[in-house]
Amino acid sequence: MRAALLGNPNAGKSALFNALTGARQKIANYPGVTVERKAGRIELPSGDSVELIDLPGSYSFDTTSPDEEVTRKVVMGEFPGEARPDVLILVLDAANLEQHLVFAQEVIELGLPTVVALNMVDLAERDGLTLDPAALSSALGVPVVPTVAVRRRGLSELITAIDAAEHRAEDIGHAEPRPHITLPERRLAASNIAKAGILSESTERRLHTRLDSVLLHPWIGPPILFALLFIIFQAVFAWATPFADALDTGAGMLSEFVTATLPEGFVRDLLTEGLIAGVGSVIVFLPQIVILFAFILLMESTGYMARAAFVMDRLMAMVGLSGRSFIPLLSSFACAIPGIMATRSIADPKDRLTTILIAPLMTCSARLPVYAVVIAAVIPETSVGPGIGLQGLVLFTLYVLGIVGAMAVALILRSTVTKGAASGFIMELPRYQLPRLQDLLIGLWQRAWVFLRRAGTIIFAATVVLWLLLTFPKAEIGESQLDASFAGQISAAIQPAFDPIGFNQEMTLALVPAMAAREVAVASLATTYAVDSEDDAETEEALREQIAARWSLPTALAFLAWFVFAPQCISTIAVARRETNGWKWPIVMLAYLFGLAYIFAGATYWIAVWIGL
Ligand SMILES: Nc1nc2c(ncn2[C@@H]2O[C@H](COP(=O)(O)OP(=O)(O)OP(=O)(O)O)[C@@H](O)[C@H]2O)c(=O)[nH]1
Ligand SMILES: [Mg+2]
Repeated sequence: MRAALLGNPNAGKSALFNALTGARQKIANYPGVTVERKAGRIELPSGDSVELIDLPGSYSFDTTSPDEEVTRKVVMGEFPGEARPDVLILVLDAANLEQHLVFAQEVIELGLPTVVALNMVDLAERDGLTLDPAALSSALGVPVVPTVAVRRRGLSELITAIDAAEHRAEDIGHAEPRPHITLPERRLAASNIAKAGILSESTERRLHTRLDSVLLHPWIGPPILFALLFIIFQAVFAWATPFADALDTGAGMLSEFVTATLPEGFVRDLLTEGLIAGVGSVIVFLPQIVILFAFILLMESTGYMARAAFVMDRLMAMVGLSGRSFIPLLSSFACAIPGIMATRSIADPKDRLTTILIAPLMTCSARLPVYAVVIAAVIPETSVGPGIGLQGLVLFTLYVLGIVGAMAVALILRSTVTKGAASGFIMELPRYQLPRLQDLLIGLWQRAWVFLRRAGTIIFAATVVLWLLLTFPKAEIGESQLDASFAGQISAAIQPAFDPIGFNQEMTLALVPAMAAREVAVASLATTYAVDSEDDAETEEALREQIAARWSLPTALAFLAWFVFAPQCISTIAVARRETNGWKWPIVMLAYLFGLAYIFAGATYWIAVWIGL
């Protein structure tokens, strides 16, 4: 049998799905997190097993956005290759009952066996609401089970109710077709049903209202947001440094150990120059990635992220985007792929396309290793004010450049190809919550694992291929290995295109495998320098030191500017193709991003040379 979880966005459907099936779907404290259907399995006490489906949140079956469309199709049995669910599990937010009861009426009227999970009763209690599930159940005509998904409360009762609903399934006939009910009528009904279900209500929401009046204030809100972002980028450098240094030292020691134990030759060189230098140079950025995500996860779980979207709404409106685009764009700071997928919650097709096209300009975490290694190499570790490090400031600036670039592009797109009026902001604000340590740790672990898995797969493979291309054919006496190698020949062929913007040959070479993933640029530089180094001691040096010794400041800055814009990630292009159903827009995206990267890198280089850096 099949059961589907549905309800308004941010009701806790995915949290419930995870609790019931043991899955680890992403949950976060803002609407629009789930944009696809996800299936899992639960066992009933009767021994039957149920296929449970987690669906994107929905406000209505009269849908316009692509994610709500998925929910409607699955529930109506129109989803290709999928039978209609036998039981619906309607998830309601107990603390926002009235809003959630609007869609609930549509669901219950379908006449399918339905069980209500009255979720977040803990928050309702915190807000001073006392609920009466029995009264709610008789008002709605379906069983109601109070739950707290994140604390696994009410799960067994819910399972029992699902089991019972299945058995009821057989004797439910087809519901009478209903006359069309208007939204105001539904709202009125929702209000009445909520009144029946709520026994008493006290006003303890005051603290949160006061917090909102500060954080959402048109003048105070934006500086708070920027200050917070600023602190994050300072922390990425300041806190990570000891850990990153320790990892660097570890890699150096490992390389020394391999050099001392293995006989000279192919295997030893592959290990030290390819794997330890190449892959190791990326892994040392794990602490920075973890710190960045710790902040992001904190902002997501407390409910601040949705406020940030609200604060940004005015700014976004100025460039013709809606606040709806904020969450997809924000997800793109982790990676443009989930970011582009999250645009499914944007109903307006032009709004959505614009957001897809600018998502790659948000600084994804794959750029962090590139930025961090170059900044650590060429920007001095000085402070420019009390507690403000220059390195963190430069990093912050690069992130801001990406955002400013994205806004500028959005403005241009919205007044040309994706012309149209910006739609208003319709996201509801989630409640403030204290983050749960366990969720935070799981989230961090998942992020770290994604990063390490990339290091072990794409980056590993690209590095080995590159090392082979760099090592063969062997150089004659007096000739440099880089020039003699296949890789050297390839980069020499494309070098003329990059001479005008100040790139050296190693940089040009790094751009080729970096198409697979941006971090590979770092691995590529490290491997190139390791192969190119004179002796073992130099091979073991950290990439940062090699760059510091070899690159001029204008060259290094040009490289940073390139990576702010360059679309170097095949997977992003592939996702853009899938989400826009064709090659037209991904090609537009590639062309404009490469164009911008080239222009900005060149401008940076020449301005830096001109002012004598
Ligand atoms: N306190 C409390 N928090 C909950 C409960 N259930 C879910 N949450 C939190 O509510 C937020 C939203 O949960 P999700 O499971 O992502 O919500 P969803 O319904 O899947 O949302 P969409 O995928 O956006 O439709 C998360 O921050 C959860 O940790 C609950 O019973 N009590
Ligand atoms: Mg969800």
